[in-house]
Amino acid sequence: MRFLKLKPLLGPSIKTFSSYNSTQRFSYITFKKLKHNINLVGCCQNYVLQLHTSSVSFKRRKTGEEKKADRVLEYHKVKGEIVEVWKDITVEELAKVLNKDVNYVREIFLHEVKSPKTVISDMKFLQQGIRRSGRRMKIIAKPANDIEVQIIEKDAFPRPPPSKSELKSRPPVVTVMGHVDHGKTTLLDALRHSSVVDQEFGGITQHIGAFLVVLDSGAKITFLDTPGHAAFSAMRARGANLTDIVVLVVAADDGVMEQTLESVRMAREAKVPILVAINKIDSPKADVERTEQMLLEAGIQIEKLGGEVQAIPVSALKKQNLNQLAEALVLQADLLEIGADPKGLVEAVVVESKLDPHRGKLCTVIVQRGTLKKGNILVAGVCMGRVRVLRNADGQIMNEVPPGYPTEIEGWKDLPSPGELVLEVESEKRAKDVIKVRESKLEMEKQEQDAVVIAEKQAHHEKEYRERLQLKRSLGRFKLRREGPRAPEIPKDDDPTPSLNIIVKSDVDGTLEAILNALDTYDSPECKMDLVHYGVGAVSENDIELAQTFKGIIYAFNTTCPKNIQELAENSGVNIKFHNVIYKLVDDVKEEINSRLPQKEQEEVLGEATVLQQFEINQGRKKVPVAGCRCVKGTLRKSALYKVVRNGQVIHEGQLSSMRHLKNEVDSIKTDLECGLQLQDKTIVFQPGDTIICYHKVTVPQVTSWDPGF
Ligand SMILES: Nc1nc2c(ncn2[C@@H]2O[C@H](COP(=O)(O)OP(=O)(O)OP(=O)(O)O)[C@@H](O)[C@H]2O)c(=O)[nH]1
Repeated sequence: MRFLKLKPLLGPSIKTFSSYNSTQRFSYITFKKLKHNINLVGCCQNYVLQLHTSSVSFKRRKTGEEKKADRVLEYHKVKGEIVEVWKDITVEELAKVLNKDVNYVREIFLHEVKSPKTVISDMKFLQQGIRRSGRRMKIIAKPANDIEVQIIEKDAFPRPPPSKSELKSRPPVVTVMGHVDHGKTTLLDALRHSSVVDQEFGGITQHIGAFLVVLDSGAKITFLDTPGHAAFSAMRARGANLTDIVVLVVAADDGVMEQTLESVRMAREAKVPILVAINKIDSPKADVERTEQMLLEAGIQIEKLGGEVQAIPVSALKKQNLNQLAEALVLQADLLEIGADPKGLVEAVVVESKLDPHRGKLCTVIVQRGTLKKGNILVAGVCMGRVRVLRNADGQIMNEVPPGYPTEIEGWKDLPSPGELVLEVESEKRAKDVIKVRESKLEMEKQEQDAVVIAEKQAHHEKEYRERLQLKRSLGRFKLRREGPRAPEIPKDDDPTPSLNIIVKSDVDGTLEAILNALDTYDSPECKMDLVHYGVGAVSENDIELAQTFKGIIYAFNTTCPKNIQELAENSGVNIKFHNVIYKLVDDVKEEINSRLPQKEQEEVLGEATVLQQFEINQGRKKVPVAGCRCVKGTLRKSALYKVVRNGQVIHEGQLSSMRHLKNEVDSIKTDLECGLQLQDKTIVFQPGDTIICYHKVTVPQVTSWDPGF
């Protein structure tokens, strides 16, 4: 049935019978009988008919080139060597992988990649290029480069976490947070029985301090004093989660305020348990219950109201319930089973650093692992130091500092930043090596950042330049467009004005612009010049098609044309001209224009004579004038054209009726000979001194007046 329906469409070409698989494509009609159905595959002009057991479809038949490309791809698919590549591989890296130079890589990408630093992020594009190189690709993770390997090998890193058996209990590290003026410093002051608050300018905490408080019970707690939330955030930003417990100070006379909520959010984000100190219970305005209610509303489920968070009402000023608060902290620390490994190389975190006029560069750290001693060599970021002196918050010298304890270190060569991880290394040489690789890493990162900034700037400038150029062109003679032909301007055979259509392909954008700028200066009306298409890269099939449609010439500047495209051009009668010097390309364009201009007539002087006097001779009844002349230049030919010039003005143009030398009629008169010349026009009266110019007309090729300034 299908056969009958298709027969009128396919006509008498249904001749061949065979038993090919029905999903294959054929360039001739084939059909076979499959049980009860007739299956047909075949072709109709440029379309391949595909008939499956259940459907009929037409597909555009692939061109010879496409088929050839398919075969090449198929070949490489099977035979190609596998190369390992990665996403965002650069042209330079790919050249290394392929063991070829950068130009080779540019070629396999048909010059669509520009510089060695160009990053290829389109994997399909990458695959096409690699296939063209006759290889197959395997995607792997980007391998570390030499410097990265060096960094990994030479840098210092914290040790893997200790086993549970290596852990010894340590003081918890507590951060006191809360709203402004709710009494954080006063509370810390009360806890360590010292008066920090009195030393502060205007009563506002100015810096981060860290100190150890030994409670009456003998339990130890390390406190960090934070000015607002900045330090806590800074620590976290550097990945230093020093804090084991947050004490949230809420003034009973003020309740939950903006920064209270902020503190809660931050503690939660850091997954640090909260303990609430409801402060200022001595204040006449204190309302503990209201504060508790507000805490509940803020999502803090306090124990008294059925939750798990301990909330202790205290008065920092009057030192009320401080023991209760301390015991609650110890209980919380016990629940957390806080422990650390006191052995091996020291690991610590910088809490604060400062420059002391007498003691030099100092930084407060809290030890996290190992036991810090005098003489230890430390690195922190790109700073190094040898421990000269260790002191506690009261200024007392410490011989050794175990995990969980804060200490101020003297002996740094540079000042490490808060949050920086401090690592002990084996020797000063090792410390120097670590600093060196870290500095190179920073330099690399900086270069990468700079490269991004530079690339952004370049892109910005490029965009601006293009916009300006576009504007310039839109005002100019050519309406140049980046892509595609201007369809309505296909040359018409009946248009008398000669025209030249060109396509320009160049290696890089810069050169292309230079060529286009030169062509933009074309302003001669005698021949139309149209830039049908231009672009960067090798000459492509599309260029050939455009050149064929628009009867144009392809100018390939500093770029190539694959062999198959050249063959296609030859078969299509398309002229591809290769150049690598711009003025030569322009000269070539000029020649093409000249060759299209019609030839023009030009006068060529053969000889010149001076009239000596006029004679009159009788011809029948009439008297006709004869110019008695001497040939002063060249040769006068009887059959040629003549001009009579008097006082610089041409008074007559015409032909001779007679040329005589002495009494004889002659065909020509040479220089210095005298002659009598009679014009066909007998009305012309000669005067002595008139110049008679003998000339003829010749056709000469025209030359364009276009001067692009080269
Ligand atoms: N009545 C009363 N006043 C207190 C109590 N605790 C602190 N204050 C007062 O509250 C004010 C602020 O105390 P600070 O300890 O400086 O408060 P802070 O939270 O550290 O303030 P910032 O450092 O600015 O964030 C001071 O005038 C303290 O004397 C308390 O328990 N009772």
